[in-house]
Amino acid sequence: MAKIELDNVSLALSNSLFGKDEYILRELSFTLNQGDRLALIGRNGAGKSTLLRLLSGVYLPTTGDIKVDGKVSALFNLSVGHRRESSGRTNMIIRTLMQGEKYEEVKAKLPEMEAYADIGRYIERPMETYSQGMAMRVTFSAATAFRPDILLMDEWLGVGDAEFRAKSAERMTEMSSSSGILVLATHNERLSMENCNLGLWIDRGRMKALGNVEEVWAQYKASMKVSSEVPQPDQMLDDSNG
Ligand SMILES: Nc1ncnc2c1ncn2[C@@H]1O[C@H](COP(=O)(O)OP(=O)(O)OP(=O)(O)O)[C@@H](O)[C@H]1O
Repeated sequence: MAKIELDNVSLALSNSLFGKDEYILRELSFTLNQGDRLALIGRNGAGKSTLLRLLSGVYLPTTGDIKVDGKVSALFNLSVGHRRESSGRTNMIIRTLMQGEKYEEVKAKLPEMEAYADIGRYIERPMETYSQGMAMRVTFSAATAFRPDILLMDEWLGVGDAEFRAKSAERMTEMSSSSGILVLATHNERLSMENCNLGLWIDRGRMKALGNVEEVWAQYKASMKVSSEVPQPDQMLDDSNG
């Protein structure tokens, strides 16, 4: 059974501009159980992607405890780890092994992954000879070939040309509904309502609200309305002039 538990987790990263550590996430505590589908909501720079990276194991918490039970698939930064000089096929094998799949299972799945990418004999050529779309087909096929217990996504993925986009959209929907836990960082309200039941609003690295996805969106949007109603400097000048 998939489970994610965060107990008072904070994360500091070094800020190269000022040469010191800065807290990006602060005092996060929540639990996600099998069946939970969480949308991460918040302004640019709030900490959504950083939280996804923490959940995927890229970062360790500076303080607090994090427990992630289940096989995790992170569908972001898909091109990281490419070996450009190696073939598409070799890259498919490397990616799936890095995701923690067993070699025998990867080998058995390879024909299906290649058929899905559908780039013909290019699959045997080095990835540095691929167009961007071809590279995405290969990476997407490998990244979504196995079903994880926990699926982490930074915005919904739409990749490739019109034909592949339709095919990949279908797979994304199937993947998100079959995974035990989904965590999706998104600015798209409709998409998060369609795919998630819970919402977590993050504001400057802190939890602002956690609960029903519709309610959390409503709270977040109301806060934006309030901040846009604060008088702007030129308005204040006009008022004081009279
Ligand atoms: N590797 C890093 N080192 C230092 N600071 C970082 C690093 N990655 C992100 N940050 C900072 O952390 C903060 C949160 O960034 P993050 O990418 O998590 O925000 P976000 O909520 O995903 O934003 P967006 O909606 O724009 O994608 C930002 O201020 C960013 O500059």
